[in-house]
This record gives sequence, C-alpha cells and structure tokens, in this order.
Amino acid sequence: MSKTLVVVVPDVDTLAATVASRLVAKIVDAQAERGSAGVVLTGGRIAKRVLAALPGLPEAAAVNWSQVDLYWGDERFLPAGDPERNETQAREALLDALPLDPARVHAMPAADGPDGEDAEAAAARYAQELHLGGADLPPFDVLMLGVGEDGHVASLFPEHPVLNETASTTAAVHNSPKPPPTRITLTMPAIQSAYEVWLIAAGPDKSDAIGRALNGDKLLPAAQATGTVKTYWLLDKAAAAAVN
Ligand SMILES: O=C1O[C@H](COP(=O)(O)O)[C@@H](O)[C@H](O)[C@H]1O
Repeated sequence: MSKTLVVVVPDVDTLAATVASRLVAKIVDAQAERGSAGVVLTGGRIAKRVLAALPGLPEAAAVNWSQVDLYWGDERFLPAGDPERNETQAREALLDALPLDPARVHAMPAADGPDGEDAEAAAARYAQELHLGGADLPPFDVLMLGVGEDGHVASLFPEHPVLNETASTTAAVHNSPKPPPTRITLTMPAIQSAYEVWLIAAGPDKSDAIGRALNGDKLLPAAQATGTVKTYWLLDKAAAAAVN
C-alpha cells in the first residue's frame, strides 16, 4: 500500500537543500541495492535550485554517477540547447559538471532532432528509448515533479486531453496553457509506475493548488501523481499554507 507523506520546511533555500540531500541518499541506497539508480528529473524553477544545491553536499561524494540513469518527466519541445528546455537547464545547473555516462542520460528529443517538429514521433521515440530493456518501463527509483500554480505536473495540465492518455507511456502535448505550446510528457500511468514520486513546490502562488490536491481534488493532475511505494510532498511553508 502506497503511503503519502508531507514534509514542510521553512523556505525555498532549505527546500532545495533538503530535496538535494534526500535525492543523494535515495541514489546511494538504490545503488547499494541494485548497482544503479533511475531518477526522473523535472523542469521549472525549483528543479534548477535543487540541482544547483547538490554539489555543495558532502554526501554527494558517495554517488557513483556513472551508474545513474537520468530521465525527464517532460520537456518543452524546442530546439536542442534552447535555454527554455528542461534538459538545457538541468545540464547548466548540474549535469555538465558530473561524471555521468552519456548513454544513461535519456533526454527527451528536441524539435530539431531526428523527427524534426513532429512532436508525436518524438514522443514515440522517447517511449521506445524507455522500453529498450523490454516491455516494462525501467525502474524509476525517484520521479520528481514540480507543481504548477494550476496543479499541473510534468506537462499534464488540468482538463487537457493528454491527462487521460493511458495507452502509451509518453505523449505529445499541443496547446499547452503554459508556454511553449508544444511539449512532450510522460503520461500519468508512466508517472505512477515510479517507486517514489516527489512533488516539490515553493512559494505562495502554489498553495491553493497544493491544498486542493492534498484534499483529493482529482481534477488536478498533481492529485493523481502517486508512487507505487511512496508519494512525498516536499514543500516550503508558503506553498503548504493551505494544507490542513
Ligand atoms: O513548464 C514546466 O513547469 C512546471 C512547474 O515549473 P515551476 O517553474 O513553476 O516550478 C515543471 O514542473 C515542468 O517540468 C515544466 O516543464
């Protein structure tokens, strides 16, 4: 039975440091158990802060970075290297400085990649990459998600048809209410396959959506994002203001 836990810390800096530290511990534990770890990264402001906080942690020295598989929960479908791509932001904040195995960095395709601007083909290509080892998705030890002011996670937005996609593990998103309009995302069943889902949010603008999601308002994608073992809500005090 999956458990939901809420962790509240005083402010955004403490949140970034706390999540970074928990992430390192999780990777170290997964590597101790299985030899490798699978981490799904998120985009957005809190993601950048978490990744930037990681190198300052002494415990980060315990990670074998060559045995970490990195995936993304969603991507803004833009050309490679575009500063708005979640991949570009993660590389700049941390990844370029780590001794990762490039074959284990599973970025979502860019809009100038092999499929050009065909977002459906690019999403299908990413699904193929995820399923390379067989029919199942790879093990996602931790899947991190930022939470939008509207309660979106990854690129799954409230009332958008892709939220109901269950036939595939990835999808193209058109007409996203948040720019850019075209995106690629893991679908909700793919998110729900992770052992642990961590929903991370800071600031007062998120408090309403977080309060609603934690009260079980399933119209919000954030309320549907759960891990098979645990679901953590990692919040600063401002974001947790409506949590009762
Ligand atoms: O566009 C996106 O936004 C969300 C939330 O970002 P934030 O800046 O409000 O923290 C993010 O989780 C998602 O990955 C990204 O594509």
